[in-house]
Amino acid sequence: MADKTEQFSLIPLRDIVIFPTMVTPVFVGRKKSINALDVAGDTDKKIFLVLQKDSGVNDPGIEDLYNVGLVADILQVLKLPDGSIKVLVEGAYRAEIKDLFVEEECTYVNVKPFEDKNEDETFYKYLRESLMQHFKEFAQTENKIPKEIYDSIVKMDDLNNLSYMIASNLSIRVSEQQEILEIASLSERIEKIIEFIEMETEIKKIDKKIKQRVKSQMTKTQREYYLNEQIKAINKELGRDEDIKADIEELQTAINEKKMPKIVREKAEKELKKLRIMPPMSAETTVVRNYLDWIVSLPWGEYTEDILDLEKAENILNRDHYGLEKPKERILEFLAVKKFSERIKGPILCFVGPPGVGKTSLAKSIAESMNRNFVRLSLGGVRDEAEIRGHRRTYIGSMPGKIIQSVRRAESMNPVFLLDEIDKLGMDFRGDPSSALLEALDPEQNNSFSDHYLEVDFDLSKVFFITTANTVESIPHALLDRMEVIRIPGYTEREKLNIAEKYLFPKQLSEHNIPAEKVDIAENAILDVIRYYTKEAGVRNLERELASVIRKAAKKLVTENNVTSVKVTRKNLENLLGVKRFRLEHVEESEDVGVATGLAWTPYGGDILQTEVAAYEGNGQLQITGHIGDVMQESARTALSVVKSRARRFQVPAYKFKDFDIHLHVPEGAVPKDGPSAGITMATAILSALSGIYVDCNIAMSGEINLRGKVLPVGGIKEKVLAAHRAGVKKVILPEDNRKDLTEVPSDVKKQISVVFAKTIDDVFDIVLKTKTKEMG
Ligand SMILES: Nc1ncnc2c1ncn2[C@@H]1O[C@H](COP(=O)(O)OP(=O)(O)OP(=O)(O)O)[C@@H](O)[C@H]1O
Repeated sequence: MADKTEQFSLIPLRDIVIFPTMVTPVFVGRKKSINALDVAGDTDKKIFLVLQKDSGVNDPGIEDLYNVGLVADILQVLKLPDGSIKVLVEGAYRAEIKDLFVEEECTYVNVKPFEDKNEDETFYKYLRESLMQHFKEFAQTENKIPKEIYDSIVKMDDLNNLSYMIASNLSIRVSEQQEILEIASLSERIEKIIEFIEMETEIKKIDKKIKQRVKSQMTKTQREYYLNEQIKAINKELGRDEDIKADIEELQTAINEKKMPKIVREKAEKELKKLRIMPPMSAETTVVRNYLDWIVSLPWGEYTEDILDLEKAENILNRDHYGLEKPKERILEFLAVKKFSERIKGPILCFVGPPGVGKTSLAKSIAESMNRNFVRLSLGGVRDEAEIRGHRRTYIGSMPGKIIQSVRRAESMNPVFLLDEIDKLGMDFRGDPSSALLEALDPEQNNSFSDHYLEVDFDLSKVFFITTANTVESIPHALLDRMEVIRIPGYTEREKLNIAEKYLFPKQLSEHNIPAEKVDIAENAILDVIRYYTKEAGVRNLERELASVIRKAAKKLVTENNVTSVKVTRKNLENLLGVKRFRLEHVEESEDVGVATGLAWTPYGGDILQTEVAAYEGNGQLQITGHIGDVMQESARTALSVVKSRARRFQVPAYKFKDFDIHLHVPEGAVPKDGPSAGITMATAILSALSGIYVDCNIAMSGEINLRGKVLPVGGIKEKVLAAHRAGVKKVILPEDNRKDLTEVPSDVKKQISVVFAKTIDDVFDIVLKTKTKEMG
C-alpha cells in the first residue's frame, strides 16, 4: 500500500462503521451506490466505504461525509428480490478522502491511505493486558457478545486487529466508532476503547442502581394500588365484577337469615359496609371477607332439642360399652340432675384413665343419647392462649381459636364438646391456655366467651363440656376444681376378652362388611391377641389387631378358592398376625438377694419392675440408673437412709455404708419412670444387697416411705394389682392407707391374689425377707 492518492467509487454508509480486516455484509439500495459497485467490479473490485454524518442525506457531498473511511474488497454481490443488493466486503485499509467528484452515475473519491503512527511498542504488552481485562469484564456484565466471537477475540494475536474487533463489538454510537477509526496511534486508539468500555460498564452499573432505587421507592401501597388496578381490569375483562357483587349480596342474605344477636348483626353489617367500598382484592378486603365468612358460618341460635330419657341413655351406654358400671351410673345420675333442673350448672365431667379405655366413646354415646351433636377437640400440645382464644384480626392469617372453630364444626350452640387430653395442656411465654379454657368452662362467665378474632361475645353456656385426661396430676388446679373426675382404670384380661367378643369383634366385622358366619375367632385366640400382641391398659390396640385379623381372613376368603369361612384359632393366629410381639411379664426368680419386685403405674397402665441393687467396695456412693426422674432419685436416697437406720437390726455393719458403693438399677431403661411409689421396693432391695438376706420375688409391692420408715399411700392401685395379676404374682403388699382403694379391683382378680397392707417398712421386711442369708464375699 503506497503512500499515494488512489481513486475509488464511493459507497456512503448509513449507521455502520466498518473496520479493517472485518468481513461484513452491507446492504446497498441507492442507485448511485449500486452503480459504484458496478464500476468497482469493472476495475479491481475495490471500493471506498465511509460513514455519512447525517444518515438522512441521500446524495452526500464531501461536507456530508466523515474524512476517514475504508478501502474494502468486494467478496460477494447478491441481488435481493426487492432490487437492493447485499454485498459482502472485507475491510482492507483505512484511507482519507482528498477529493470527491460527484458524477451522474456515481461518486468517485481520491483517497490517501491513513497510516498508523510509528510508536514505541514496548508498552503494547501492557496495553493489551489492560484492554483484554476491560473487555472481559465488559463481556461479563453485558452478556451480549456471542460466545464464538468472544472466543475468537480472546485468541487474537495482532493488536491492531484486536482493537478493531473489540471496537466493532462495543455497544457505542456510530459516531464514537468513527472516532476510534480516525485515531492514527494504536496506543491512543486502545486507550480510547478502554475509556468507552469503562464508560459503558459504569453506565450499566448506574442503570442497575437507578432501577433498584426506583424499585424500592415504589412503595408497598403503590404496588398494591397498581396490582389492584390490574386485578380490577382483569376481573372486568373476565366478567368477575358481577361475581364479587353477588358474593357480597350472598353475605348480606346470610347475615339477614342467621339468628345472630343484635350486637353481632350490627358488627357484621358494619363490616359488610366496609367491604362494599373496598377495592376487591386488597389485603384488607381479604381480612374483612374472611371475618364475615366466619361470622356467618357460626351456628348462631341453632339448638338441637334435648332428649333426657334416662332409659334410652342407659341403653345406648350399654349398647356401646361393656362393664364400666361406675362411670355409667355416674353419667346417668348426672343426666338425671340435668333433667330435673336445666338451670343447675353442674360440674364438668372429666373422664380420667389410660388410652383406649373408652373415654371418647362414652362421650359420643352421651351425645347420641341426648340427641346432641358431638365435637371433639384435642388439647394435647396446646401451649398458646391464642390457640384457644384466637388471634386478633391484625395478625396475618388470623383465625378464631379452637373453641369457636369446634363450635362451627358442631353446627349447633349446644353440642357435647369433648376436650380431649386436658392434662397435656402446656404453658409457656405465649400465655396460659388454661385461663382461656377456664373462661370457656366456667358457667358463671361462659355465656359471654370472648374470642380475640370474633371481637363479639359468644355464648357457650349451653354447650355440654366433657373433658378427658390420662392422669389428674397434671391438670391445672383451677380447672380440676371445676370438674367431677370419673375414673376409668384399665381393664383386666377377662374384661378385655368380653369387650373383644361382645363389642370389638362384631363391630369390626360390620365395619368391614363381613357377615358374622364368614369369620369367627376362638376365645383363646382372643386371649393370645391380648397377651402377645398388645400391651396396654385399654383396648385400642386390641381393636386394631382384631381388625387386622379380620382383614387377613377376608383376604383368605377372596383369594383361596375352596375357603368359604375362616375360623381364627390359637394355632393359625401367628399365620395371620405374624410372630408374637410381647412376652408375658413374669417374675424372673422366685427368690434372690439384692432384688425386689415393684409395681409401677404409667399412663398406659400398670407394670411390674424388678429393682436391683449391687453393693461393692468403694467409698459410700449411691449410683442410680434406669431412666428415672428426680422424685424417684430422692426416694432412693430416703430408702437408703431408712435402711441405715435399721442396719443394726439386720446386722449390717456400719463400714458397709462407708466402704461400699451401692448401685441401684431399675430395668426397662427406655421407659421414663418417676414418682415416690417405689420407696419400699428400693429399701427392700438395698437392705437385701447389704445384708445378704434373700427376698421373696413372688411378692410384689408398691408404697412410698418417709424417713421414719412409715409407708405412705400411693395411686393407681387397680392398674398395679392388675399388672401383678397379669405377671402371675400371688401376693401384693400395699400401704395400709390404700385399703379403701381395693374396691376398684375386680373381684375375680381379688380371688386369685392376696393383698397385705403395711404400715411401716418393718411390716414390709417381715413379709418379703426370707430367713436365709447368702454368704457375702
Ligand atoms: N368398655 C368398652 N366396651 C366396648 N368398647 C370399648 C370399651 N372401652 C373402649 N372401647 C372401644 O375401644 C376403642 C377406643 O376407645 P376410645 O377411643 O374411647 O378411648 P379413649 O379412652 O378415649 O382413648 P384416648 O385417651 O387415647 O382418647 C373404641 O373403639 C371404643 O369403642
